[in-house]
Amino acid sequence: MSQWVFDRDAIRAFRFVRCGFDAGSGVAQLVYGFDDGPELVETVTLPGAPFALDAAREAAATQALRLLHLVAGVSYYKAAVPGEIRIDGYAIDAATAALMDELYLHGLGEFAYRNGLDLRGRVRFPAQAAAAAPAPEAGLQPHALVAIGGGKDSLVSIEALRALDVAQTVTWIGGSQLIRACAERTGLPTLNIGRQLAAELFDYNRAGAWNGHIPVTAVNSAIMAFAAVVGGVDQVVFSNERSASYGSLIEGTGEVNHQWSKGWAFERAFAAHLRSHVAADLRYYSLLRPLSELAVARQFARIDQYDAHFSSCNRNFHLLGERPVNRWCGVCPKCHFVFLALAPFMPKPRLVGIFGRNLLDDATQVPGFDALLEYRDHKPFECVGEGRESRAAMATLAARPEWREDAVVARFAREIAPQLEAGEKGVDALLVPDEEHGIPAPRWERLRARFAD
Ligand SMILES: CC(=O)N[C@H]1[C@@H](OP(=O)(O)OP(=O)(O)OC[C@H]2O[C@@H](n3ccc(=O)[nH]c3=O)[C@H](O)[C@@H]2O)O[C@H](CO)[C@@H](O)[C@@H]1O[C@H](C)C(=O)N[C@@H](C)C(=O)N[C@@H](CCC(=O)O)C(=O)O
Ligand SMILES: Nc1ncnc2c1ncn2[C@@H]1O[C@H](COP(=O)(O)OP(=O)(O)OP(=O)(O)O)[C@@H](O)[C@H]1O
Repeated sequence: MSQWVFDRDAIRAFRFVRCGFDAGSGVAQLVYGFDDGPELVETVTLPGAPFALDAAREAAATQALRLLHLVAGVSYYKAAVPGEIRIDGYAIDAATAALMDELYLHGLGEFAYRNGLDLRGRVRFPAQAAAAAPAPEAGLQPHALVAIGGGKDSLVSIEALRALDVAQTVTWIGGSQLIRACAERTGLPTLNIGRQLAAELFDYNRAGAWNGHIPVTAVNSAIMAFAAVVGGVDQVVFSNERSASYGSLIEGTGEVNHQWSKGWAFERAFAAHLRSHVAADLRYYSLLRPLSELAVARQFARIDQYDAHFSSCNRNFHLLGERPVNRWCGVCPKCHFVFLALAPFMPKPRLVGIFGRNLLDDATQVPGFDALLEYRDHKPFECVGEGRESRAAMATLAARPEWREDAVVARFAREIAPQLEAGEKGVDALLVPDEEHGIPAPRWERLRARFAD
């Protein structure tokens, strides 16, 4: 066989080669390839093996694994975005193909925009099976696998579930020590799932592959759904807030959402697909969907046992490379936003103590905050709140004696606040929980009061 060389522009097809799970070792293999090139093997390792699955759970696990195979393929497909997608070992129905078309199109929205690509009409999953019969129940037991990301959001969910006496296992994917520290700090049962990308992806990146953001929350969601079925539990809980459904408005392009797979459209579609195609008794939902980022920040300010452990700065989470000293780089959009969102709800010394400095008293940071405010720039491609949330938080600080003289706040009060309507200057309206969410009704009945206050 002649030596196959990765050539992004010559590749014709992306292949879902096969997937398999060894219940004895807990290792799942997800295998992909381009044309007749080498196999790209991603592995996901579930702790707790060996697993003994009865027939119902085995069938659900096969469906969950195939769904994970399809979702996780996005990391490799993006390297060449060829016009043809082939699925070798199994066939999917039209509903599954439609879900994947949506995920790849919107989840790669930022990737496509930054690379000047148009994926509309290009992403076409082949539907070659008749509509699947509705999935039966898999005998899953009441228990929540709660995703933890090391930041404030998942900690708010974990503490809310604890207050409701919901049995939960704090679950994360990958080897982050920061997430482990937060997970251990909860004192709850933990589950750390291993994930190893195919090493060839990094070779392809060096050889000129297309590269950029992928919908990582969808990948984590599919891994957790698979783990829930194998582990025999009935809920996967994420902490994606309402604000994640809104993207950046780009002149001439429209809306591009960096966090599309954290949004409500993905949650609703993925949850329904798990029930119809994997197991009728599997629930997937975000506990924070009713809340804005500011409302989540208000909840987080009421908990202080994670102050010395958590971080929302994504620079902690690179697979390779340097991490920020003291967990907060202090210059990225997430550091800017989280500082600003917590400031109205936390005593100033506590907040400055968490970050190790006052980001709002540093004039060099004005352009970063302007982007959050959608002032002369668009909202950054990051997991940050809506522009109106940032403007309301900043206006609130501008009215507080302890903040109003800080450089960024004072400049906001001088230049931007006079252009705002009165209704844009308060946070109260943004703290009201929304009723659009997928939280099971009895749980929401008990949560509503906690989140409204
Ligand atoms: C940590 C981080 O923000 N990484 C983003 C960064 O990647 P970089 O090259 O600087 O470092 P690595 O993360 O180590 O990635 C190395 C390469 O591997 C590719 N890759 C990684 C994970 C994966 O699941 N699939 C992959 O193909 C990656 O593309 C690199 O080539 O920039 C990349 C390009 O923009 C981003 O794709 C990296 O984002 C990670 C996938 C990641 O985990 N990011 C989360 C911190 C994140 O962005 N979360 C979102 C959630 C929104 C969503 O689900 O879409 C958020 O907080 O907004
Ligand atoms: N490595 C991971 N394993 C499992 N779930 C994760 C991982 N990283 C992030 N998540 C989950 O993905 C969702 C979005 O992540 P996000 O970073 O917004 O949340 P967070 O880390 O809890 O809070 P923050 O917004 O402050 O960073 C959350 O539910 C989070 O728990």
